[in-house]
Amino acid sequence: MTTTSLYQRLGGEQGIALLVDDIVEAHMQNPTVQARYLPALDDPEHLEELKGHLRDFLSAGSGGPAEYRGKNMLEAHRGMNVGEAEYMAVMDDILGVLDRHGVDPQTRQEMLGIVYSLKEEILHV
Ligand code: HEM
Repeated sequence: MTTTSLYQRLGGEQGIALLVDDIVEAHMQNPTVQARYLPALDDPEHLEELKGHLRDFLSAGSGGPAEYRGKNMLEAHRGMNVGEAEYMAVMDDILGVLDRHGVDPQTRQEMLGIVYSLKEEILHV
């Protein structure tokens, strides 16, 4: 059992910023979900805001100092009718990026648990 916070193990604000850049990039490249994210490329300000929300969500949710000011998960995904395959694809992207960044297996498991726990608020809403 480790005693460092999840936030610290993700590399703090700097580590999280690098993770978010690569997770968004992975979604843009992933044929299963890219259509959801590619429109954000046409609006750089919106893309930056989205990344900022993702950084703050990760920081706040892992024990870091950020305050998340975006929509809650239900509101953010309402009306998208996200399917199982898309949910799996997003989880795979996140875990793949954590792996590539050298995040240890226990920490990846912890992230998997958190991401999976949000399913009810995101899937088919
Ligand atoms: C797996 C866990 C997920 C988490 C933690 C998550 C988290 C978030 C967060 C924090 C936002 C920003 C909300 C805001 O700006 O107010 C967001 C927006 C969004 N999410 Fe998710 N999400 C997840 C899964 C998914 C899935 C499976 C899809 C569909 C493939 C998806 C598609 C989107 C889209 C399209 C947006 C809006 C993007 C934009 O503003 O351009 N998300 N999500």
